[in-house]
Amino acid sequence: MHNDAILSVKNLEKQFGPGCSTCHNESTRKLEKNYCPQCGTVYACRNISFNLFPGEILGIVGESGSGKSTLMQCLYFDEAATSGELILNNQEFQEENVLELSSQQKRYIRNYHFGMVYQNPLKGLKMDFSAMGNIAEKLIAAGGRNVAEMESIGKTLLEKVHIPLFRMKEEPKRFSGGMQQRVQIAKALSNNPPILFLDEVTTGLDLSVQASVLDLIKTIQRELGISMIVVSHDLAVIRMLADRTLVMLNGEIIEEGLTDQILEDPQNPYTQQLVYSLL
Ligand SMILES: Nc1ncnc2c1ncn2[C@@H]1O[C@H](COP(=O)(O)OP(=O)(O)OP(=O)(O)O)[C@@H](O)[C@H]1O
Repeated sequence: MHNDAILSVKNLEKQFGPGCSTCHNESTRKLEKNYCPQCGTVYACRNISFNLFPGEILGIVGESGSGKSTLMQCLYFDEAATSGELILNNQEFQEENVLELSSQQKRYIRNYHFGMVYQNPLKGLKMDFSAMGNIAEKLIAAGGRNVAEMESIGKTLLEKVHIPLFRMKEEPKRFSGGMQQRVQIAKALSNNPPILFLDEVTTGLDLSVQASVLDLIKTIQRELGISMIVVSHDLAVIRMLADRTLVMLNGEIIEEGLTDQILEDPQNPYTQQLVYSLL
């Protein structure tokens, strides 16, 4: 692990399907696309390695199917990685590969160290709980027991994400898409995580709502100094948020660097295409 990194990923692989003699004998690196033409096994993440540093926003950009969401789901333990390492710079876990921990220990990491905002609010929110109830759920999972204290934290967070407090007892299914994403962000922040994952959080929202959610994310990052990994197919979103960017194609990282550098001087032909499409 890089000494200064808060999270390190080494050689992470995720395949869907058992593989066959063709793709087992051939290195999956040599596959032109991310699947084996013989048996159809999908190699969604191939040899992924990177570091996340304290207080930075790391962007992951790539076209649909390039493996971004699968990568994030492996990091948040929604999917089991096929192989590879995830190391957290945390005294509790030392240099342990947390991908190999028990499901109970992984739940503990999710509850205390990670926050996640999904593209689909249905995945991140309980639509039958109130906005406040959703935050309480996460706080209780992270050991919260004092109701007055949880309510006070909930109010502060809902105010931070601009949900009017007179609506805090309402169920998010009655909220607009932008409001639902803001409640998800409040919920994801409630356990004070050092690391926040955001997966396509503005996709499907109106442009003006997108802008306000992106602005909110940026403000929260500045105020709380937490590290974030932001996945998007949209380079404009990455340009607005990310300090550093990884570009994925067919399950592999094909380019990485400071976002400004990638935007000004893209090296890979695919990245060049992405950047030029912004002009
Ligand atoms: N449960 C699954 N079973 C089989 N293949 C899957 C599964 N989940 C994802 N894949 C495949 O893995 C590859 C990467 O998908 P992934 O959703 O990670 O891409 P993405 O870059 O996030 O794209 P999108 O933004 O459209 O979701 C795709 O080829 C996809 O079909």
